[in-house]
Amino acid sequence: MLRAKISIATLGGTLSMQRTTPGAGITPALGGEALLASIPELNDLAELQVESLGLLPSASMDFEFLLSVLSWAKRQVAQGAQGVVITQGTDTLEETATFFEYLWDLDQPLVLTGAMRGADQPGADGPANVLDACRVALSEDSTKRGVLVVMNAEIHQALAVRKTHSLAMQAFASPNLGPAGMIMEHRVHFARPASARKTVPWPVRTRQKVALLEAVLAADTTLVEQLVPLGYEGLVIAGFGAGHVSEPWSTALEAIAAQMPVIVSTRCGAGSTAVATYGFKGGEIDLINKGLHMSGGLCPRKARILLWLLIGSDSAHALSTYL
Ligand SMILES: NC(=O)C[C@H](N)C(=O)O
Repeated sequence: MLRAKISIATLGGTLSMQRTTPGAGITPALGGEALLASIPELNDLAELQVESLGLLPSASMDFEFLLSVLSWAKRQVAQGAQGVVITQGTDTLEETATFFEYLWDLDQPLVLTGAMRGADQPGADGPANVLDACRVALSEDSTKRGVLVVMNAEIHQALAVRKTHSLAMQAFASPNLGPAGMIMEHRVHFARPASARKTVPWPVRTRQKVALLEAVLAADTTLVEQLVPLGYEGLVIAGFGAGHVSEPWSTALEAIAAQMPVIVSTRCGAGSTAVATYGFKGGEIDLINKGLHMSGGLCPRKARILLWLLIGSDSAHALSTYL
């Protein structure tokens, strides 16, 4: 009988980290082959193709690197993989999941996972997460769901998932939607059907700069005013509450919005921006009237990824169709 094929790429992160010098901190050390050797159960699941594409703490990955990883993943599917699994650090997992989600135009699942404990720590969660991610990548029910994040036996949708704890094992949540499913007794269970997705064209340039600034109490407007001279082409504001800023920021942002797309999101960890509730200067109605875009449920970091991709593919004019 033909065995299902899955391809796994390792990029680094805590999942690949261990202490190489006594007394020092853990650093990325384990490549794909070493990781697989620690999970013999994987060989019972499928025929595996494994590649080490990086050994990076996830904070140091850049968009060009992610594009090369995604090209690799697409080649795997073209060569017959039923699904693709990527392991990486968890610190930026919510951002890479978003980046991949907007560019993944295939029906096969692309599943991301990581670990909260280093590979040489007691109770390391990396092997179990990789095994679960492979189960999700192999499940028929995972098709047409785009990019999924599997951590701690939960499955999350790329645009909903966030890292909500710095060190706990239960570090990932989807505050607005809840998990899309779970892995229980080795089986994949989805809690809801696949929903419609909207991809972005592949970027034709990668040097564009998109800023993300958080609204904070009594902040001056100096940084906001410097964005145009510094060559930024887009701006995301992590706004107060339902997507609000102060009066001085409202005035400064009106001038910026005449020159580049500006998205206002919420700095709260959950919820979405409002569109028709608050009437004060700096509230969402004022900002919308000044040409700013409200992000809806997209968190500030994900909104920045979207804007970067749209600007890079000369599609920023279509921004409102994605929010
Ligand atoms: N848990 C982790 O993977 C965190 C790690 N600092 C990273 O590379 O993102």
